[in-house]
Amino acid sequence: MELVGLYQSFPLATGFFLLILVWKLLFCCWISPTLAYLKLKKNGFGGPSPSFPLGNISDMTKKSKSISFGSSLDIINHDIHSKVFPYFSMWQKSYGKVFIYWLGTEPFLYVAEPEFLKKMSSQVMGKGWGKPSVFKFDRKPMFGNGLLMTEGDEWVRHRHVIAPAFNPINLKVMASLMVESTTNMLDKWSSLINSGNPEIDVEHEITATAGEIIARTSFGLSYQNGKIVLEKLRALQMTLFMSNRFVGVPFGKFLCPKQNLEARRLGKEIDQLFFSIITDRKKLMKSSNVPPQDLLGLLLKESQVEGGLGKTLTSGELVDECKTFFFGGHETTALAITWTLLLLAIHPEWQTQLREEIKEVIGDKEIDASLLSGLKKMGWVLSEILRLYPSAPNVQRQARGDIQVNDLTIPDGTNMWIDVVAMHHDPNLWGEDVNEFKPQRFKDDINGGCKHKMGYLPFGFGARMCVGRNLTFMEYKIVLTLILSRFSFTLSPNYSHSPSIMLSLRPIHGLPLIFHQLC
Ligand code: HEM
Repeated sequence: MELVGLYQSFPLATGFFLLILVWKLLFCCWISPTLAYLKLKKNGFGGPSPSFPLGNISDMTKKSKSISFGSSLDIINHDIHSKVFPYFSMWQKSYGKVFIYWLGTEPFLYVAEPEFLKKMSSQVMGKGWGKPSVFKFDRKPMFGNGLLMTEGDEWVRHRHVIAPAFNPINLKVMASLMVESTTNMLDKWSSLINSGNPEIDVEHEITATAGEIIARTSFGLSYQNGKIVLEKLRALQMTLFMSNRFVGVPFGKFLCPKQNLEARRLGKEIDQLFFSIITDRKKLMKSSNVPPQDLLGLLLKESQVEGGLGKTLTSGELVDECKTFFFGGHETTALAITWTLLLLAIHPEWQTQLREEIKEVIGDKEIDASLLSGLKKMGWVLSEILRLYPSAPNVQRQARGDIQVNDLTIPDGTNMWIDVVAMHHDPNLWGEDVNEFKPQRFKDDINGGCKHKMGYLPFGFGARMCVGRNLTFMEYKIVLTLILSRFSFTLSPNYSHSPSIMLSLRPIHGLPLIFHQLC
Protein backbone atom coordinates (compact mmCIF):
# COMPACT_ATOMS: atom_id res chain seq x y z
CA MET A 1 0.00 0.00 0.00
CA GLU A 2 2.80 2.37 1.04
CA LEU A 3 4.72 1.38 -2.09
CA VAL A 4 1.71 2.26 -4.26
CA GLY A 5 1.55 5.67 -2.57
CA LEU A 6 5.21 6.17 -3.29
CA TYR A 7 4.76 5.31 -6.97
CA GLN A 8 1.78 7.63 -7.17
CA SER A 9 3.71 10.56 -5.69
CA PHE A 10 6.83 9.93 -7.85
CA PRO A 11 5.59 11.71 -11.02
CA LEU A 12 4.33 14.54 -8.82
CA ALA A 13 7.76 14.96 -7.17
CA THR A 14 9.52 14.74 -10.55
CA GLY A 15 7.13 17.29 -12.02
CA PHE A 16 7.69 19.60 -9.06
CA PHE A 17 11.47 19.20 -9.36
CA LEU A 18 11.34 19.94 -13.11
CA LEU A 19 9.17 22.99 -12.46
CA ILE A 20 11.72 24.35 -9.98
CA LEU A 21 14.53 23.64 -12.46
CA VAL A 22 12.70 25.46 -15.27
CA TRP A 23 11.94 28.37 -12.94
CA LYS A 24 15.59 28.59 -11.84
CA LEU A 25 16.76 28.51 -15.46
CA LEU A 26 14.22 31.11 -16.46
CA PHE A 27 15.25 33.28 -13.52
CA CYS A 28 19.00 33.07 -14.17
CA CYS A 29 18.91 33.28 -17.96
CA TRP A 30 16.03 35.63 -18.54
CA ILE A 31 14.33 37.30 -15.56
CA SER A 32 17.42 38.35 -13.57
CA PRO A 33 19.39 39.77 -16.56
CA THR A 34 16.26 41.50 -17.87
CA LEU A 35 15.63 43.12 -14.48
CA ALA A 36 19.28 44.27 -14.37
CA TYR A 37 18.92 45.59 -17.91
CA LEU A 38 15.72 47.48 -17.10
CA LYS A 39 17.37 49.07 -14.04
CA LEU A 40 20.31 50.17 -16.21
CA LYS A 41 17.98 51.36 -18.96
CA LYS A 42 16.08 53.52 -16.42
CA ASN A 43 19.29 55.57 -16.18
CA GLY A 44 18.94 56.42 -19.85
CA PHE A 45 21.84 54.30 -21.16
CA GLY A 46 21.41 53.20 -24.76
CA GLY A 47 22.98 50.29 -26.57
CA PRO A 48 22.59 47.74 -29.37
CA SER A 49 19.52 45.46 -29.18
CA PRO A 50 20.39 42.01 -27.89
CA SER A 51 18.95 38.73 -29.12
CA PHE A 52 18.36 35.67 -26.96
CA PRO A 53 20.51 33.75 -26.02
CA LEU A 54 23.65 35.23 -27.67
CA GLY A 55 23.10 38.87 -26.71
CA ASN A 56 25.35 40.85 -29.09
CA ILE A 57 27.97 38.12 -29.59
CA SER A 58 27.05 37.42 -33.23
CA ASP A 59 27.25 41.14 -34.13
CA MET A 60 30.65 41.29 -32.45
CA THR A 61 31.95 38.22 -34.26
CA LYS A 62 30.61 39.44 -37.63
CA LYS A 63 32.17 42.88 -37.20
CA SER A 64 35.54 41.41 -36.14
CA LYS A 65 35.58 39.12 -39.18
CA SER A 66 34.99 42.09 -41.49
CA ILE A 67 38.26 43.72 -40.37
CA SER A 68 41.26 43.12 -42.58
CA PHE A 69 44.86 43.75 -41.64
CA GLY A 70 48.11 43.97 -43.40
CA SER A 71 47.69 46.63 -46.06
CA SER A 72 50.83 48.72 -46.46
CA LEU A 73 48.86 51.75 -45.23
CA ASP A 74 48.45 50.05 -41.85
CA ILE A 75 52.17 49.72 -41.25
CA ILE A 76 52.51 52.99 -39.45
CA ASN A 77 48.89 53.52 -38.46
CA HIS A 78 48.56 53.54 -34.69
CA ASP A 79 44.85 54.37 -34.78
CA ILE A 80 44.00 50.85 -33.68
CA HIS A 81 40.72 51.09 -31.78
CA SER A 82 38.51 50.45 -34.80
CA LYS A 83 40.71 47.43 -35.67
CA VAL A 84 40.92 45.69 -32.31
CA PHE A 85 37.44 46.55 -31.02
CA PRO A 86 35.51 47.32 -34.25
CA TYR A 87 32.12 46.69 -32.60
CA PHE A 88 32.80 49.11 -29.71
CA SER A 89 34.10 51.69 -32.14
CA MET A 90 30.89 51.35 -34.20
CA TRP A 91 28.55 51.42 -31.16
CA GLN A 92 30.34 54.45 -29.69
CA LYS A 93 29.26 56.42 -32.78
CA SER A 94 25.60 55.61 -32.10
CA TYR A 95 25.40 55.44 -28.31
CA GLY A 96 28.28 57.54 -26.94
CA LYS A 97 31.02 56.53 -24.49
CA VAL A 98 28.84 54.80 -21.91
CA PHE A 99 26.31 52.23 -23.14
CA ILE A 100 24.97 48.71 -22.52
CA TYR A 101 25.84 45.67 -24.59
CA TRP A 102 25.27 41.97 -23.93
CA LEU A 103 27.53 38.96 -23.74
CA GLY A 104 24.93 36.18 -23.92
CA THR A 105 22.42 36.89 -21.17
CA GLU A 106 24.85 39.12 -19.23
CA PRO A 107 24.42 42.88 -19.65
CA PHE A 108 27.69 44.86 -19.57
CA LEU A 109 28.11 48.58 -19.03
CA TYR A 110 30.70 49.76 -21.55
CA VAL A 111 32.74 52.72 -20.25
CA ALA A 112 35.18 54.88 -22.23
CA GLU A 113 34.42 58.11 -20.39
CA PRO A 114 37.03 59.05 -17.74
CA GLU A 115 34.82 61.48 -15.79
CA PHE A 116 32.12 58.83 -15.41
CA LEU A 117 34.77 56.34 -14.30
CA LYS A 118 36.21 58.80 -11.79
CA LYS A 119 32.81 59.44 -10.22
CA MET A 120 32.03 55.74 -10.11
CA SER A 121 35.38 54.70 -8.62
CA SER A 122 35.28 57.46 -6.00
CA GLN A 123 32.29 55.62 -4.49
CA VAL A 124 33.96 52.21 -4.24
CA MET A 125 36.89 51.04 -2.10
CA GLY A 126 39.38 48.49 -3.49
CA LYS A 127 37.76 45.62 -1.61
CA GLY A 128 34.30 46.78 -2.69
CA TRP A 129 34.96 45.98 -6.37
CA GLY A 130 34.03 42.64 -7.84
CA LYS A 131 35.30 40.96 -11.00
CA PRO A 132 32.60 39.77 -13.46
CA SER A 133 31.47 36.32 -12.28
CA VAL A 134 31.12 35.23 -15.88
CA PHE A 135 34.86 35.85 -16.56
CA LYS A 136 35.92 34.38 -13.23
CA PHE A 137 34.21 31.16 -14.19
CA ASP A 138 35.50 31.18 -17.76
CA ARG A 139 39.12 31.94 -16.82
CA LYS A 140 39.30 29.75 -13.73
CA PRO A 141 41.87 27.35 -15.27
CA MET A 142 44.17 30.36 -15.86
CA PHE A 143 43.82 32.51 -12.77
CA GLY A 144 41.88 30.40 -10.26
CA ASN A 145 41.04 32.61 -7.31
CA GLY A 146 44.35 34.51 -7.41
CA LEU A 147 44.74 38.21 -6.65
CA LEU A 148 43.36 39.30 -10.02
CA MET A 149 40.04 37.57 -9.34
CA THR A 150 39.58 37.69 -5.54
CA GLU A 151 37.20 40.11 -3.90
CA GLY A 152 36.32 41.63 -0.52
CA ASP A 153 38.26 40.62 2.61
CA GLU A 154 39.89 37.76 0.69
CA TRP A 155 41.40 40.29 -1.74
CA VAL A 156 42.69 42.38 1.20
CA ARG A 157 44.38 39.30 2.72
CA HIS A 158 45.97 38.25 -0.59
CA ARG A 159 47.10 41.79 -1.42
CA HIS A 160 48.68 42.18 2.06
CA VAL A 161 50.78 39.07 1.55
CA ILE A 162 51.66 39.77 -2.08
CA ALA A 163 52.35 43.52 -2.29
CA PRO A 164 55.51 43.48 -0.08
CA ALA A 165 57.10 40.85 -2.35
CA PHE A 166 56.97 43.41 -5.20
CA ASN A 167 58.73 46.07 -3.17
CA PRO A 168 61.65 47.49 -5.29
CA ILE A 169 64.16 46.43 -2.60
CA ASN A 170 63.04 42.81 -2.90
CA LEU A 171 63.07 43.01 -6.70
CA LYS A 172 66.66 44.28 -6.88
CA VAL A 173 68.12 40.81 -6.38
CA MET A 174 66.34 39.65 -9.53
CA ALA A 175 68.24 42.03 -11.84
CA SER A 176 71.18 39.67 -12.40
CA LEU A 177 68.83 36.83 -13.42
CA MET A 178 67.18 39.14 -15.93
CA VAL A 179 70.55 40.17 -17.36
CA GLU A 180 71.60 36.52 -17.66
CA SER A 181 68.46 35.33 -19.48
CA THR A 182 68.49 38.32 -21.84
CA THR A 183 72.20 37.94 -22.60
CA ASN A 184 71.61 34.29 -23.56
CA MET A 185 68.90 35.41 -25.99
CA LEU A 186 71.11 38.13 -27.48
CA ASP A 187 74.05 35.75 -27.91
CA LYS A 188 71.72 33.57 -29.96
CA TRP A 189 70.75 36.61 -32.05
CA SER A 190 74.43 37.38 -32.66
CA SER A 191 75.01 33.83 -33.93
CA LEU A 192 72.00 34.14 -36.23
CA ILE A 193 73.26 37.45 -37.64
CA ASN A 194 76.80 36.08 -38.08
CA SER A 195 75.43 33.09 -39.96
CA GLY A 196 73.65 35.40 -42.39
CA ASN A 197 70.16 35.33 -40.83
CA PRO A 198 69.57 38.87 -39.58
CA GLU A 199 65.76 38.61 -39.65
CA ILE A 200 64.42 37.62 -36.22
CA ASP A 201 60.82 37.31 -35.02
CA VAL A 202 61.27 39.27 -31.82
CA GLU A 203 57.71 38.70 -30.60
CA HIS A 204 58.43 35.00 -30.29
CA GLU A 205 61.91 35.53 -28.86
CA ILE A 206 60.96 38.16 -26.28
CA THR A 207 57.91 36.21 -25.10
CA ALA A 208 60.08 33.11 -24.56
CA THR A 209 62.73 35.08 -22.67
CA ALA A 210 60.16 36.96 -20.57
CA GLY A 211 58.68 33.54 -19.74
CA GLU A 212 62.10 32.30 -18.69
CA ILE A 213 62.61 35.45 -16.61
CA ILE A 214 59.29 35.10 -14.80
CA ALA A 215 59.95 31.38 -14.24
CA ARG A 216 63.32 32.16 -12.64
CA THR A 217 62.44 35.37 -10.79
CA SER A 218 59.05 34.15 -9.57
CA PHE A 219 59.68 30.51 -8.82
CA GLY A 220 63.42 29.92 -9.08
CA LEU A 221 62.71 27.36 -11.82
CA SER A 222 65.42 26.01 -14.07
CA TYR A 223 65.20 26.81 -17.80
CA GLN A 224 63.95 23.29 -18.55
CA ASN A 225 61.22 23.17 -15.86
CA GLY A 226 60.20 26.72 -16.70
CA LYS A 227 59.82 25.68 -20.33
CA ILE A 228 57.46 22.82 -19.44
CA VAL A 229 55.23 25.10 -17.34
CA LEU A 230 55.25 27.79 -20.03
CA GLU A 231 54.32 25.39 -22.81
CA LYS A 232 51.31 24.15 -20.85
CA LEU A 233 50.23 27.68 -19.94
CA ARG A 234 50.54 28.81 -23.55
CA ALA A 235 48.49 25.80 -24.73
CA LEU A 236 45.80 26.68 -22.17
CA GLN A 237 45.69 30.29 -23.34
CA MET A 238 45.39 29.18 -26.99
CA THR A 239 42.59 26.76 -26.10
CA LEU A 240 40.66 29.48 -24.31
CA PHE A 241 41.19 32.37 -26.72
CA MET A 242 41.87 31.09 -30.23
CA SER A 243 38.36 29.92 -30.98
CA ASN A 244 34.86 31.33 -31.08
CA ARG A 245 33.48 31.05 -27.62
CA PHE A 246 30.21 31.81 -25.94
CA VAL A 247 31.03 33.58 -22.69
CA GLY A 248 27.84 34.69 -20.95
CA VAL A 249 25.61 32.35 -23.00
CA PRO A 250 23.66 29.89 -20.82
CA PHE A 251 25.32 26.47 -21.15
CA GLY A 252 27.85 28.12 -23.50
CA LYS A 253 30.46 25.61 -22.31
CA PHE A 254 28.48 22.83 -23.98
CA LEU A 255 28.65 24.62 -27.34
CA CYS A 256 32.40 24.00 -27.56
CA PRO A 257 32.89 20.94 -25.33
CA LYS A 258 36.24 19.91 -26.82
CA GLN A 259 37.97 23.18 -25.96
CA ASN A 260 36.45 23.27 -22.50
CA LEU A 261 37.49 19.74 -21.63
CA GLU A 262 40.98 20.48 -22.95
CA ALA A 263 41.15 23.69 -20.87
CA ARG A 264 40.12 21.78 -17.74
CA ARG A 265 42.68 19.05 -18.41
CA LEU A 266 45.49 21.56 -18.93
CA GLY A 267 44.34 23.58 -15.91
CA LYS A 268 44.60 20.48 -13.71
CA GLU A 269 48.04 19.57 -15.04
CA ILE A 270 49.30 23.10 -14.39
CA ASP A 271 47.87 23.04 -10.84
CA GLN A 272 49.69 19.77 -10.16
CA LEU A 273 52.97 21.19 -11.48
CA PHE A 274 52.71 24.23 -9.24
CA PHE A 275 51.68 22.11 -6.23
CA SER A 276 54.85 20.08 -6.58
CA ILE A 277 56.98 23.22 -7.08
CA ILE A 278 55.51 24.73 -3.88
CA THR A 279 55.89 21.51 -1.86
CA ASP A 280 59.56 21.19 -2.89
CA ARG A 281 60.19 24.83 -2.06
CA LYS A 282 58.59 24.52 1.38
CA LYS A 283 60.88 21.59 2.15
CA LEU A 284 63.91 23.51 0.92
CA MET A 285 63.04 26.55 3.02
CA LYS A 286 62.78 24.40 6.15
CA SER A 287 66.24 22.96 5.58
CA SER A 288 68.04 26.15 4.55
CA ASN A 289 68.44 29.64 5.93
CA VAL A 290 69.26 31.33 2.61
CA PRO A 291 67.04 34.45 2.24
CA PRO A 292 64.45 34.11 -0.55
CA GLN A 293 65.57 35.38 -3.97
CA ASP A 294 62.31 34.97 -5.84
CA LEU A 295 58.62 35.87 -5.52
CA LEU A 296 57.53 32.41 -4.39
CA GLY A 297 60.17 32.42 -1.64
CA LEU A 298 59.06 35.86 -0.54
CA LEU A 299 55.41 34.82 -0.50
CA LEU A 300 56.16 31.69 1.48
CA LYS A 301 58.15 33.74 3.95
CA GLU A 302 55.33 36.27 4.23
CA SER A 303 52.80 33.43 4.54
CA GLN A 304 54.70 32.02 7.50
CA VAL A 305 54.04 35.24 9.44
CA GLU A 306 50.96 33.74 11.06
CA GLY A 307 48.49 35.34 13.47
CA GLY A 308 47.93 39.11 13.72
CA LEU A 309 46.40 40.10 10.42
CA GLY A 310 45.82 36.49 9.38
CA LYS A 311 48.26 37.10 6.54
CA THR A 312 48.67 33.53 5.33
CA LEU A 313 48.06 31.82 2.03
CA THR A 314 47.31 28.11 1.74
CA SER A 315 49.13 25.94 -0.83
CA GLY A 316 46.01 26.02 -3.04
CA GLU A 317 45.94 29.82 -2.89
CA LEU A 318 49.64 29.97 -3.66
CA VAL A 319 49.06 27.81 -6.75
CA ASP A 320 46.47 30.34 -7.98
CA GLU A 321 48.87 33.22 -7.30
CA CYS A 322 51.65 31.46 -9.21
CA LYS A 323 49.37 31.02 -12.22
CA THR A 324 48.30 34.66 -11.95
CA PHE A 325 51.93 35.88 -11.95
CA PHE A 326 52.72 33.71 -14.93
CA PHE A 327 49.74 34.85 -17.00
CA GLY A 328 49.52 38.40 -15.70
CA GLY A 329 53.23 38.94 -15.58
CA HIS A 330 55.21 37.54 -18.44
CA GLU A 331 53.10 38.24 -21.50
CA THR A 332 52.12 41.81 -20.61
CA THR A 333 55.77 42.78 -20.10
CA ALA A 334 56.93 40.87 -23.18
CA LEU A 335 54.34 42.66 -25.29
CA ALA A 336 55.36 46.08 -23.96
CA ILE A 337 58.95 45.29 -25.06
CA THR A 338 57.78 43.88 -28.41
CA TRP A 339 55.66 46.92 -29.32
CA THR A 340 58.56 49.14 -28.24
CA LEU A 341 60.89 47.37 -30.68
CA LEU A 342 58.36 47.95 -33.47
CA LEU A 343 58.11 51.67 -32.71
CA LEU A 344 61.88 52.04 -32.33
CA ALA A 345 62.40 50.22 -35.63
CA ILE A 346 60.27 52.80 -37.43
CA HIS A 347 61.68 55.70 -35.37
CA PRO A 348 65.49 55.23 -35.55
CA GLU A 349 65.93 58.72 -34.04
CA TRP A 350 64.55 57.31 -30.77
CA GLN A 351 66.93 54.35 -30.94
CA THR A 352 69.76 56.90 -31.11
CA GLN A 353 68.37 58.99 -28.22
CA LEU A 354 67.97 55.93 -25.97
CA ARG A 355 71.45 54.63 -26.85
CA GLU A 356 72.93 58.00 -25.85
CA GLU A 357 71.01 57.93 -22.58
CA ILE A 358 72.21 54.38 -21.83
CA LYS A 359 75.80 55.48 -22.48
CA GLU A 360 75.38 58.40 -20.09
CA VAL A 361 73.58 56.54 -17.29
CA ILE A 362 75.03 53.03 -17.45
CA GLY A 363 78.19 53.50 -19.49
CA ASP A 364 80.56 50.55 -19.07
CA LYS A 365 79.18 49.66 -15.63
CA GLU A 366 77.34 46.42 -14.95
CA ILE A 367 73.57 46.85 -15.05
CA ASP A 368 72.36 47.42 -11.54
CA ALA A 369 68.74 48.01 -10.51
CA SER A 370 69.66 51.27 -8.74
CA LEU A 371 70.93 52.78 -12.03
CA LEU A 372 67.72 52.11 -13.93
CA SER A 373 65.77 55.06 -12.52
CA GLY A 374 68.24 57.32 -14.38
CA LEU A 375 66.89 56.06 -17.73
CA LYS A 376 64.24 58.77 -17.94
CA LYS A 377 63.69 58.81 -21.70
CA MET A 378 63.28 55.06 -21.68
CA GLY A 379 60.56 55.57 -19.07
CA TRP A 380 58.75 58.02 -21.40
CA VAL A 381 59.02 55.51 -24.24
CA LEU A 382 57.45 52.77 -22.06
CA SER A 383 54.60 55.11 -21.07
CA GLU A 384 53.97 56.06 -24.71
CA ILE A 385 54.00 52.42 -25.81
CA LEU A 386 51.52 51.47 -23.09
CA ARG A 387 49.33 54.34 -24.28
CA LEU A 388 49.35 53.40 -27.98
CA TYR A 389 49.51 49.61 -27.51
CA PRO A 390 48.31 48.84 -23.96
CA SER A 391 49.24 45.21 -23.19
CA ALA A 392 46.12 45.05 -21.00
CA PRO A 393 43.55 46.57 -23.39
CA ASN A 394 40.64 46.66 -20.96
CA VAL A 395 39.79 46.52 -17.27
CA GLN A 396 36.79 44.61 -16.03
CA ARG A 397 34.83 45.14 -12.86
CA GLN A 398 31.50 44.17 -11.33
CA ALA A 399 29.45 46.28 -8.90
CA ARG A 400 28.96 44.70 -5.47
CA GLY A 401 26.28 47.09 -4.28
CA ASP A 402 24.48 50.01 -5.97
CA ILE A 403 26.84 52.78 -7.12
CA GLN A 404 25.60 56.35 -7.35
CA VAL A 405 26.98 58.53 -10.17
CA ASN A 406 25.28 61.95 -9.87
CA ASP A 407 21.58 61.11 -10.19
CA LEU A 408 22.24 57.75 -11.86
CA THR A 409 22.25 54.42 -10.03
CA ILE A 410 24.50 51.63 -11.31
CA PRO A 411 22.77 48.60 -9.81
CA ASP A 412 24.44 45.92 -7.71
CA GLY A 413 25.83 43.16 -9.95
CA THR A 414 26.40 45.37 -13.02
CA ASN A 415 29.29 44.08 -15.15
CA MET A 416 31.62 46.75 -16.47
CA TRP A 417 33.99 46.77 -19.42
CA ILE A 418 36.37 49.70 -19.29
CA ASP A 419 37.82 50.26 -22.76
CA VAL A 420 41.43 51.35 -22.16
CA VAL A 421 42.33 51.32 -25.89
CA ALA A 422 39.46 53.72 -26.64
CA MET A 423 40.51 56.20 -23.95
CA HIS A 424 44.19 56.03 -24.93
CA HIS A 425 43.25 56.89 -28.53
CA ASP A 426 40.64 59.54 -27.84
CA PRO A 427 41.57 62.87 -29.53
CA ASN A 428 39.34 64.76 -27.06
CA LEU A 429 41.64 63.59 -24.26
CA TRP A 430 45.02 63.74 -26.02
CA GLY A 431 44.66 66.23 -28.86
CA GLU A 432 44.99 65.88 -32.60
CA ASP A 433 48.39 64.10 -32.37
CA VAL A 434 46.78 61.27 -30.38
CA ASN A 435 47.88 58.59 -32.85
CA GLU A 436 51.47 59.77 -33.17
CA PHE A 437 54.42 58.24 -31.32
CA LYS A 438 55.63 61.10 -29.10
CA PRO A 439 57.33 59.84 -25.93
CA GLN A 440 58.19 63.41 -24.97
CA ARG A 441 54.55 63.98 -23.97
CA PHE A 442 55.50 62.14 -20.75
CA LYS A 443 58.54 64.37 -20.07
CA ASP A 444 56.96 66.54 -17.38
CA ASP A 445 53.70 64.72 -16.77
CA ILE A 446 53.21 61.10 -15.74
CA ASN A 447 49.80 61.27 -17.46
CA GLY A 448 51.36 62.40 -20.74
CA GLY A 449 49.28 65.57 -20.91
CA CYS A 450 46.02 63.63 -20.95
CA LYS A 451 43.20 66.06 -20.18
CA HIS A 452 41.73 63.68 -17.58
CA LYS A 453 43.82 61.66 -15.16
CA MET A 454 41.48 58.66 -15.50
CA GLY A 455 42.03 58.72 -19.28
CA TYR A 456 45.41 56.97 -19.01
CA LEU A 457 45.10 53.55 -17.36
CA PRO A 458 47.82 51.15 -18.53
CA PHE A 459 47.96 49.48 -15.11
CA GLY A 460 44.32 49.86 -14.09
CA PHE A 461 43.08 52.17 -11.37
CA GLY A 462 42.50 52.62 -7.64
CA ALA A 463 43.61 50.17 -4.98
CA ARG A 464 43.36 47.30 -7.45
CA MET A 465 46.02 48.78 -9.68
CA CYS A 466 48.61 46.30 -11.00
CA VAL A 467 50.78 44.94 -8.21
CA GLY A 468 53.59 43.89 -10.59
CA ARG A 469 54.37 47.19 -12.30
CA ASN A 470 57.76 47.69 -10.55
CA LEU A 471 58.85 44.29 -11.84
CA THR A 472 57.79 45.34 -15.34
CA PHE A 473 59.72 48.66 -15.17
CA MET A 474 62.85 46.81 -14.13
CA GLU A 475 62.63 44.04 -16.71
CA TYR A 476 61.71 46.45 -19.50
CA LYS A 477 64.70 48.70 -18.84
CA ILE A 478 67.16 45.83 -18.47
CA VAL A 479 66.07 44.04 -21.66
CA LEU A 480 65.97 47.23 -23.75
CA THR A 481 69.33 48.45 -22.45
CA LEU A 482 70.97 45.19 -23.43
CA ILE A 483 69.34 45.05 -26.88
CA LEU A 484 70.10 48.69 -27.75
CA SER A 485 73.69 48.38 -26.57
CA ARG A 486 74.40 45.53 -28.96
CA PHE A 487 72.16 46.03 -32.00
CA SER A 488 70.38 48.48 -34.25
CA PHE A 489 67.31 47.27 -36.10
CA THR A 490 64.84 48.08 -38.88
CA LEU A 491 61.41 46.73 -39.79
CA SER A 492 61.35 43.65 -42.04
CA PRO A 493 59.27 43.95 -45.25
CA ASN A 494 57.61 40.72 -44.05
CA TYR A 495 55.93 42.49 -41.14
CA SER A 496 52.18 42.98 -41.37
CA HIS A 497 50.61 45.31 -38.83
CA SER A 498 47.92 43.29 -37.11
CA PRO A 499 47.34 44.19 -33.46
CA SER A 500 44.75 41.74 -32.12
CA ILE A 501 43.25 40.84 -28.78
CA MET A 502 44.04 37.47 -27.29
CA LEU A 503 43.44 38.46 -23.68
CA SER A 504 46.31 40.91 -24.21
CA LEU A 505 47.07 43.10 -27.24
CA ARG A 506 49.54 41.32 -29.50
CA PRO A 507 50.90 41.45 -33.07
CA ILE A 508 49.11 38.35 -34.27
CA HIS A 509 51.61 37.64 -37.11
CA GLY A 510 54.67 38.27 -34.93
CA LEU A 511 57.25 41.02 -35.34
CA PRO A 512 60.09 40.27 -37.78
CA LEU A 513 62.93 42.80 -37.54
CA ILE A 514 66.27 43.02 -39.35
CA PHE A 515 69.18 43.28 -36.91
CA HIS A 516 72.65 44.77 -37.32
CA GLN A 517 75.39 44.30 -34.74
CA LEU A 518 76.90 47.48 -33.35
CA CYS A 519 80.69 47.50 -33.17
C1 HEM B 1 53.27 45.81 -18.95
C2 HEM B 1 53.03 45.03 -17.92
C3 HEM B 1 51.72 44.95 -17.18
C4 HEM B 1 50.52 45.53 -17.47
C5 HEM B 1 50.16 46.41 -18.66
C6 HEM B 1 49.60 45.13 -16.42
C7 HEM B 1 48.28 45.55 -16.36
C8 HEM B 1 47.42 45.25 -15.32
C9 HEM B 1 46.07 45.73 -15.21
C10 HEM B 1 45.37 46.63 -16.22
C11 HEM B 1 45.55 45.22 -14.08
C12 HEM B 1 44.11 45.36 -13.58
C13 HEM B 1 43.98 46.46 -12.61
C14 HEM B 1 42.55 46.80 -12.31
O1 HEM B 1 41.66 45.93 -12.26
O2 HEM B 1 42.34 47.99 -12.10
C15 HEM B 1 46.57 44.43 -13.44
C16 HEM B 1 46.44 43.77 -12.25
C17 HEM B 1 47.34 42.85 -11.78
N1 HEM B 1 48.58 42.58 -12.30
FE1 HEM B 1 49.47 43.51 -13.87
N2 HEM B 1 50.26 44.31 -15.55
C18 HEM B 1 51.55 44.17 -15.96
C19 HEM B 1 52.55 43.44 -15.34
C20 HEM B 1 52.35 42.60 -14.27
C21 HEM B 1 53.35 41.76 -13.66
C22 HEM B 1 54.83 41.71 -14.08
C23 HEM B 1 52.74 41.05 -12.67
C24 HEM B 1 53.29 40.00 -11.73
C25 HEM B 1 54.31 39.24 -11.92
C26 HEM B 1 51.34 41.47 -12.64
C27 HEM B 1 50.40 41.00 -11.76
C28 HEM B 1 49.15 41.57 -11.58
C29 HEM B 1 48.23 41.18 -10.51
C30 HEM B 1 48.48 40.08 -9.49
C31 HEM B 1 47.10 42.00 -10.63
C32 HEM B 1 45.87 42.00 -9.75
C33 HEM B 1 45.97 43.17 -8.75
C34 HEM B 1 44.75 43.30 -7.84
O3 HEM B 1 43.62 43.08 -8.29
O4 HEM B 1 44.95 43.64 -6.67
N3 HEM B 1 51.15 42.40 -13.61
N4 HEM B 1 47.71 44.46 -14.22
